[in-house]
Amino acid sequence: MAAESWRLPNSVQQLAVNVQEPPSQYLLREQEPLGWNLAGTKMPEPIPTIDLGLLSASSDAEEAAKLRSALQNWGFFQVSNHGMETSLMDSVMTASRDFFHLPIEEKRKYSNLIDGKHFQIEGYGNDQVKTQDQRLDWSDRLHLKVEPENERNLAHWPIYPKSFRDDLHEYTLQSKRIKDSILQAMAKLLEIDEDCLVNQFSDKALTYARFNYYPPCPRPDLVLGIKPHSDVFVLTVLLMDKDVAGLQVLREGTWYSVPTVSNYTLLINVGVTMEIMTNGIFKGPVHRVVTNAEKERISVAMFYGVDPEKEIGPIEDLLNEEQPARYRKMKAQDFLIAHYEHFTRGERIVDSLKM
Ligand SMILES: O=C(O)CCC(=O)C(=O)O
Ligand SMILES: [Fe+2]
Repeated sequence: MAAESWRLPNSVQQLAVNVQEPPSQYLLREQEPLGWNLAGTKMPEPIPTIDLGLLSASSDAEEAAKLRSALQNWGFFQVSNHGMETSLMDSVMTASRDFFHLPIEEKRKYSNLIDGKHFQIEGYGNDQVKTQDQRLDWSDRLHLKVEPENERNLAHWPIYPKSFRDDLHEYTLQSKRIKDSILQAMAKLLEIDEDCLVNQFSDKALTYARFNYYPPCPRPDLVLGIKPHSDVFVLTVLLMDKDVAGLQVLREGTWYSVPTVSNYTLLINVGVTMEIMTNGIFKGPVHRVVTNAEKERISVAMFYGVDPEKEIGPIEDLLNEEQPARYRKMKAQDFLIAHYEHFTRGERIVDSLKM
């Protein structure tokens, strides 16, 4: 390839050790479309916490109403009583932290750059850097396909820490069960068949686990951990750092800071594929992550997508003469590729599918 000396090391963690000031590629630009103030506003109410046990077992009206209001107001909610062992959640967090604390030479074995240059979705590193003026995020990640199970590429799965693979396997099973219960509750709210959303996921449906690492950043006033985006898949199950906040959600032009939680709830958010499937009834919220001057932060996101060969579009049962389709259909695979193109430019693909 031609001279590309503008490319930075594929590890922000490594960069953070070596620089006093973040390089210009990481700094907010003059015409930042979604604002300069990274401080974030306190939420006017806590993010609703839904008791998943109650919601699933008895179609509890109060929990269902909370879910509806959370989906309408935020696109985000927390679930408690989800049945995942707290020890498993702790192990996954610890294994993630231990992985990111390994020497760079060890992490590089899982690099998302083939031969140090060709980007692939899976592996350790950060976003694909396509252009010199692309604004970069102050985070590293390990991105792994966990489902379909027979498509796992174990070459990307760390062998250290030793518990990593087993923990991730178990976490994948538990998280999937939680995601299915949530999808059933959402289908009930939509007054469609209870399994209609669950049935969108065949045995070829994709699940990615993404371990996010945000090193301390010397300029949290000028640098984002992850730029504004909506998650591309159907639903995201997020395990957040118990001690360090950073996630912010955009609502009516204001960025609200999501506080940390210490009681083992999981944060759920709607992705844009769900927005399309529900014909815009449930919206994929725009969110971003800010950095912290002193502390590192970790989060683990499970992204639930459909079979990449499947066409995504509004679910027929939700359409009628008064509610015609508002989004064009598109093959999930093409949608994913287009999403990443948009993401690097800070745009939302779903807006270009509106009819
Ligand atoms: O770190 C977080 O809290 C959120 C991460 C996120 O938005 C993502 O991985 O898509
Ligand atoms: Fe996200």
